[in-house]
Amino acid sequence: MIRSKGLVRRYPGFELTVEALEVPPGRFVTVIGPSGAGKSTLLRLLAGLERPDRGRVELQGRAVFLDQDRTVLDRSVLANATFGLELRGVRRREAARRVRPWLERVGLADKLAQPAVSLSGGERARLALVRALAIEPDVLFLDEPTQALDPGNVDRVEGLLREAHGQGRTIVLVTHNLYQARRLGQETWFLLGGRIVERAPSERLFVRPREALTRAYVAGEMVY
Ligand SMILES: Nc1ncnc2c1ncn2[C@@H]1O[C@H](COP(=O)(O)OP(=O)(O)OP(=O)(O)O)[C@@H](O)[C@H]1O
Repeated sequence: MIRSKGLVRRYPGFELTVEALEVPPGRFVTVIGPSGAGKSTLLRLLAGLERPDRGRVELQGRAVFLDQDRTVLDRSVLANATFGLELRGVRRREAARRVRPWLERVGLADKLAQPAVSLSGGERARLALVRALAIEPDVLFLDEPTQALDPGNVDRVEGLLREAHGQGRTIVLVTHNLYQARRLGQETWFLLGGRIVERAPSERLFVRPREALTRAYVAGEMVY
Protein backbone atom coordinates (compact mmCIF):
# COMPACT_ATOMS: atom_id res chain seq x y z
CA MET A 1 0.00 0.00 0.00
CA ILE A 2 1.27 3.43 -0.97
CA ARG A 3 -0.57 6.55 0.10
CA SER A 4 0.40 10.17 -0.37
CA LYS A 5 -1.25 13.46 0.38
CA GLY A 6 -0.61 17.00 -0.83
CA LEU A 7 2.87 16.36 -2.23
CA VAL A 8 4.93 19.33 -3.31
CA ARG A 9 8.54 19.17 -4.44
CA ARG A 10 10.35 22.20 -5.80
CA TYR A 11 13.55 22.51 -7.75
CA PRO A 12 14.78 25.67 -9.41
CA GLY A 13 12.39 26.16 -12.33
CA PHE A 14 10.27 23.11 -11.56
CA GLU A 15 7.49 22.23 -9.17
CA LEU A 16 5.79 18.89 -8.71
CA THR A 17 2.34 19.11 -7.15
CA VAL A 18 0.31 15.98 -6.63
CA GLU A 19 -2.89 15.70 -4.63
CA ALA A 20 -3.89 12.49 -2.85
CA LEU A 21 -2.68 9.22 -4.35
CA GLU A 22 -3.41 5.70 -3.24
CA VAL A 23 -1.98 2.50 -4.65
CA PRO A 24 -3.58 -0.58 -3.10
CA PRO A 25 -1.52 -3.72 -2.54
CA GLY A 26 -1.01 -5.75 -5.69
CA ARG A 27 -1.78 -2.91 -8.10
CA PHE A 28 0.36 -2.43 -11.24
CA VAL A 29 0.63 1.29 -11.99
CA THR A 30 2.40 2.66 -15.05
CA VAL A 31 3.54 6.28 -15.18
CA ILE A 32 3.93 8.12 -18.49
CA GLY A 33 4.71 11.65 -19.59
CA PRO A 34 7.30 13.62 -21.52
CA SER A 35 10.86 14.11 -20.39
CA GLY A 36 11.02 16.50 -17.46
CA ALA A 37 7.38 15.95 -16.46
CA GLY A 38 8.44 14.82 -12.99
CA LYS A 39 8.00 11.06 -13.26
CA SER A 40 11.28 10.11 -11.59
CA THR A 41 10.78 12.77 -8.94
CA LEU A 42 7.35 11.38 -8.07
CA LEU A 43 8.75 7.85 -7.99
CA ARG A 44 11.56 8.87 -5.62
CA LEU A 45 9.11 10.67 -3.35
CA LEU A 46 6.77 7.69 -3.19
CA ALA A 47 9.70 5.38 -2.49
CA GLY A 48 10.90 7.64 0.32
CA LEU A 49 14.23 8.31 -1.37
CA GLU A 50 13.53 11.99 -1.39
CA ARG A 51 11.57 14.18 1.01
CA PRO A 52 8.75 16.36 -0.24
CA ASP A 53 8.79 20.08 0.59
CA ARG A 54 5.18 19.60 1.62
CA GLY A 55 2.86 16.66 2.11
CA ARG A 56 3.52 13.12 3.19
CA VAL A 57 3.92 9.58 1.94
CA GLU A 58 2.99 6.37 3.67
CA LEU A 59 4.52 3.19 2.35
CA GLN A 60 3.79 -0.23 3.77
CA GLY A 61 5.85 -3.33 3.09
CA ARG A 62 9.33 -4.04 1.85
CA ALA A 63 10.14 -1.84 -1.13
CA VAL A 64 12.89 -1.78 -3.71
CA PHE A 65 13.77 0.99 -6.14
CA LEU A 66 15.40 0.36 -9.48
CA ASP A 67 16.98 3.54 -10.78
CA GLN A 68 17.59 4.55 -14.36
CA ASP A 69 21.34 4.17 -13.96
CA ARG A 70 21.19 0.40 -13.44
CA THR A 71 23.82 0.71 -10.76
CA VAL A 72 25.84 -2.45 -10.17
CA LEU A 73 28.37 -3.22 -7.45
CA ASP A 74 32.03 -3.75 -8.28
CA ARG A 75 31.68 -7.50 -7.77
CA SER A 76 30.81 -10.52 -9.87
CA VAL A 77 27.43 -10.97 -11.49
CA LEU A 78 26.55 -13.67 -8.97
CA ALA A 79 27.64 -11.55 -5.98
CA ASN A 80 25.48 -8.70 -7.29
CA ALA A 81 22.48 -10.94 -7.61
CA THR A 82 22.85 -12.38 -4.11
CA PHE A 83 23.75 -9.08 -2.45
CA GLY A 84 20.29 -8.17 -1.17
CA LEU A 85 19.70 -11.65 0.22
CA GLU A 86 23.07 -11.77 1.95
CA LEU A 87 22.36 -8.38 3.54
CA ARG A 88 19.26 -9.99 4.99
CA GLY A 89 21.27 -12.80 6.50
CA VAL A 90 20.80 -15.50 3.86
CA ARG A 91 23.95 -17.60 3.51
CA ARG A 92 25.89 -17.21 0.28
CA ARG A 93 25.23 -20.77 -0.91
CA GLU A 94 21.53 -20.59 -0.28
CA ALA A 95 21.37 -17.12 -1.83
CA ALA A 96 23.15 -18.43 -4.94
CA ARG A 97 20.68 -21.31 -5.18
CA ARG A 98 17.76 -18.90 -5.02
CA VAL A 99 19.00 -16.40 -7.60
CA ARG A 100 20.15 -19.00 -10.12
CA PRO A 101 16.73 -19.49 -11.79
CA TRP A 102 16.31 -15.72 -12.10
CA LEU A 103 19.72 -15.36 -13.73
CA GLU A 104 18.89 -18.17 -16.14
CA ARG A 105 15.65 -16.51 -17.10
CA VAL A 106 17.32 -13.22 -17.94
CA GLY A 107 20.12 -14.91 -19.87
CA LEU A 108 22.95 -14.21 -17.43
CA ALA A 109 23.62 -17.72 -16.11
CA ASP A 110 26.76 -18.10 -18.23
CA LYS A 111 28.29 -14.90 -16.81
CA LEU A 112 28.17 -15.60 -13.09
CA ALA A 113 31.87 -14.97 -12.46
CA GLN A 114 32.16 -11.97 -14.76
CA PRO A 115 32.65 -8.56 -13.08
CA ALA A 116 29.27 -6.83 -13.23
CA VAL A 117 30.87 -3.54 -14.21
CA SER A 118 31.95 -5.15 -17.49
CA LEU A 119 28.37 -6.02 -18.50
CA SER A 120 26.61 -4.21 -21.32
CA GLY A 121 23.90 -1.69 -20.45
CA GLY A 122 21.15 -4.17 -21.23
CA GLU A 123 22.80 -6.90 -19.17
CA ARG A 124 23.18 -4.52 -16.23
CA ALA A 125 19.51 -3.67 -16.46
CA ARG A 126 18.59 -7.34 -16.23
CA LEU A 127 21.00 -7.95 -13.38
CA ALA A 128 19.64 -4.99 -11.42
CA LEU A 129 16.15 -6.40 -11.84
CA VAL A 130 17.21 -9.84 -10.62
CA ARG A 131 18.86 -8.28 -7.56
CA ALA A 132 15.62 -6.45 -6.81
CA LEU A 133 13.31 -9.41 -7.36
CA ALA A 134 15.50 -11.79 -5.39
CA ILE A 135 14.57 -10.20 -2.09
CA GLU A 136 10.88 -10.75 -2.85
CA PRO A 137 9.78 -7.17 -2.23
CA ASP A 138 6.17 -6.17 -1.58
CA VAL A 139 6.57 -3.02 -3.64
CA LEU A 140 8.73 -2.43 -6.71
CA PHE A 141 9.51 1.06 -7.98
CA LEU A 142 10.98 0.83 -11.46
CA ASP A 143 12.36 3.76 -13.44
CA GLU A 144 12.45 2.78 -17.12
CA PRO A 145 13.65 -0.79 -16.54
CA THR A 146 13.61 -1.70 -20.25
CA GLN A 147 15.17 1.46 -21.60
CA ALA A 148 17.63 0.56 -24.40
CA LEU A 149 16.89 -3.16 -24.23
CA ASP A 150 16.37 -5.13 -27.44
CA PRO A 151 12.87 -6.54 -28.07
CA GLY A 152 13.72 -10.05 -26.83
CA ASN A 153 14.98 -8.72 -23.54
CA VAL A 154 12.07 -6.31 -23.18
CA ASP A 155 9.87 -9.36 -23.47
CA ARG A 156 11.88 -11.27 -20.85
CA VAL A 157 11.79 -8.37 -18.40
CA GLU A 158 8.08 -7.80 -18.94
CA GLY A 159 7.52 -11.52 -18.33
CA LEU A 160 9.32 -11.27 -14.98
CA LEU A 161 7.33 -8.20 -14.02
CA ARG A 162 4.04 -9.88 -14.91
CA GLU A 163 5.03 -12.82 -12.79
CA ALA A 164 6.02 -10.57 -9.88
CA HIS A 165 2.65 -8.87 -10.18
CA GLY A 166 0.93 -12.25 -10.34
CA GLN A 167 2.57 -13.06 -7.01
CA GLY A 168 0.81 -10.09 -5.48
CA ARG A 169 3.58 -7.51 -5.62
CA THR A 170 2.73 -3.85 -6.04
CA ILE A 171 4.52 -2.24 -8.97
CA VAL A 172 4.93 1.39 -9.98
CA LEU A 173 6.74 1.59 -13.30
CA VAL A 174 7.87 4.70 -15.18
CA THR A 175 8.20 4.21 -18.91
CA HIS A 176 8.42 6.15 -22.16
CA ASN A 177 7.10 3.11 -23.99
CA LEU A 178 3.38 3.73 -24.27
CA TYR A 179 2.70 0.23 -25.55
CA GLN A 180 4.41 -1.15 -22.48
CA ALA A 181 2.47 1.16 -20.18
CA ARG A 182 -0.76 -0.11 -21.71
CA ARG A 183 0.33 -3.77 -21.83
CA LEU A 184 1.45 -3.96 -18.23
CA GLY A 185 -0.56 -1.37 -16.33
CA GLN A 186 -3.83 -1.83 -14.54
CA GLU A 187 -3.80 1.88 -13.93
CA THR A 188 -1.85 4.63 -15.69
CA TRP A 189 -0.91 8.11 -14.54
CA PHE A 190 -0.13 10.76 -17.16
CA LEU A 191 2.19 13.47 -15.87
CA LEU A 192 2.90 16.79 -17.51
CA GLY A 193 4.66 19.82 -16.08
CA GLY A 194 4.80 18.40 -12.56
CA ARG A 195 1.10 17.53 -12.41
CA ILE A 196 -0.96 14.41 -12.92
CA VAL A 197 -3.19 15.37 -15.82
CA GLU A 198 -5.12 12.10 -15.80
CA ARG A 199 -5.21 8.87 -13.80
CA ALA A 200 -7.32 6.04 -15.08
CA PRO A 201 -7.50 2.30 -15.72
CA SER A 202 -4.79 1.81 -18.35
CA GLU A 203 -7.01 0.54 -21.12
CA ARG A 204 -9.39 3.47 -20.67
CA LEU A 205 -6.63 6.05 -20.54
CA PHE A 206 -5.17 4.85 -23.82
CA VAL A 207 -8.42 4.15 -25.66
CA ARG A 208 -10.74 6.85 -24.32
CA PRO A 209 -8.72 9.53 -22.55
CA ARG A 210 -10.90 12.17 -20.94
CA GLU A 211 -8.41 15.01 -21.08
CA ALA A 212 -7.43 16.67 -24.35
CA LEU A 213 -3.78 16.74 -23.27
CA THR A 214 -3.77 13.00 -22.61
CA ARG A 215 -5.42 12.37 -25.97
CA ALA A 216 -2.73 14.40 -27.72
CA TYR A 217 0.09 12.69 -25.82
CA VAL A 218 -1.02 9.11 -26.37
CA ALA A 219 -1.68 9.90 -30.05
CA GLY A 220 1.89 11.19 -30.36
CA GLU A 221 0.60 14.62 -31.34
CA MET A 222 2.02 16.61 -28.47
CA VAL A 223 4.85 18.91 -29.40
CA TYR A 224 7.13 19.98 -26.58
N1 LIG B 1 17.93 16.92 -7.75
C1 LIG B 1 17.45 17.83 -8.62
N2 LIG B 1 17.87 19.11 -8.55
C2 LIG B 1 17.38 20.05 -9.40
N3 LIG B 1 16.47 19.80 -10.36
C3 LIG B 1 16.03 18.55 -10.46
C4 LIG B 1 16.49 17.49 -9.61
N4 LIG B 1 15.86 16.35 -9.95
C5 LIG B 1 15.05 16.65 -10.98
N5 LIG B 1 15.14 17.97 -11.29
C6 LIG B 1 14.38 18.66 -12.34
O1 LIG B 1 13.01 18.37 -12.15
C7 LIG B 1 12.36 18.20 -13.39
C8 LIG B 1 11.69 16.83 -13.43
O2 LIG B 1 12.69 15.82 -13.48
P1 LIG B 1 12.35 14.27 -13.49
O3 LIG B 1 13.65 13.54 -13.58
O4 LIG B 1 11.44 13.96 -12.38
O5 LIG B 1 11.55 14.13 -14.88
P2 LIG B 1 11.14 12.84 -15.69
O6 LIG B 1 9.72 13.02 -16.09
O7 LIG B 1 11.48 11.63 -14.93
O8 LIG B 1 12.08 12.97 -16.98
P3 LIG B 1 12.79 11.84 -17.90
O9 LIG B 1 11.68 11.18 -18.65
O10 LIG B 1 13.68 12.66 -18.80
O11 LIG B 1 13.54 10.92 -16.99
C9 LIG B 1 13.42 18.39 -14.47
O12 LIG B 1 13.32 19.70 -14.96
C10 LIG B 1 14.72 18.16 -13.72
O13 LIG B 1 15.76 18.91 -14.31
